[in-house]
Amino acid sequence: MELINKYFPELTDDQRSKFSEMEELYQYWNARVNVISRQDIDTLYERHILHSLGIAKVQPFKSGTSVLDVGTGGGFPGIPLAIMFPDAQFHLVDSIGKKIRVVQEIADALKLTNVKAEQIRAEKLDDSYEFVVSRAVTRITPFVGWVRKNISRNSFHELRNGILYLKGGDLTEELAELPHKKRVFELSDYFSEEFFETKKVVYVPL
Ligand SMILES: C[S@@+](CC[C@H](N)C(=O)[O-])C[C@H]1O[C@@H](n2cnc3c(N)ncnc32)[C@H](O)[C@@H]1O
Repeated sequence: MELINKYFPELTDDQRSKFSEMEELYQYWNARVNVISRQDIDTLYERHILHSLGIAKVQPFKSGTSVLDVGTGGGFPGIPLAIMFPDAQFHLVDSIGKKIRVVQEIADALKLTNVKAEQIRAEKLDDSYEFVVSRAVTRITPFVGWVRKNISRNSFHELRNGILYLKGGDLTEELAELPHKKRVFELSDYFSEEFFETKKVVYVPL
């Protein structure tokens, strides 16, 4: 939790208490349904919550923004972003029902009224969103193919509407095969912990 305070010192008491409640909730739910790797539960704040909030550093979401999180698993990056931006609306989807049930339990326990969790495959979604966020679902090129149809054009942010995908490691090959415009944000520009040395947000505008 100190890490969240370090990089986001201006949180409200309500946001702070929601972030601190996450640890117990994930310990409880992850013991029943494996939504994050068991060894990672000890590094929840760094590897899951702060990592998800890398997107908040790249593009803070304004009030009224609609955001789709595809392949949310146990709620990453969607849940931390929904706490960070209570006036934006988040649709968290995953193809696996039991993961979505955990996400819904966690969102309810945290009283996140801006979160809707749904079991559905990304390819079947037909709503529109300003931004699509994601982490660890598939290679970026097929991902863009799944969700381009779901990005609206009414841009009112600094970045044009598009995809914000959390990725790690060497992306040279993956980015070379991607036939769209893209920009890569290094999370080490925002967070100094070693974990973030290779972590990036790949932004693909509509
Ligand atoms: C490795 S997990 C990552 C979960 C989460 N984003 C995270 O970073 O902790 C990938 C998730 O994507 C989901 N997924 C894969 N393909 C999908 C699709 N086409 N539509 C919706 N969800 C999908 C899987 O069910 C799985 O929960």
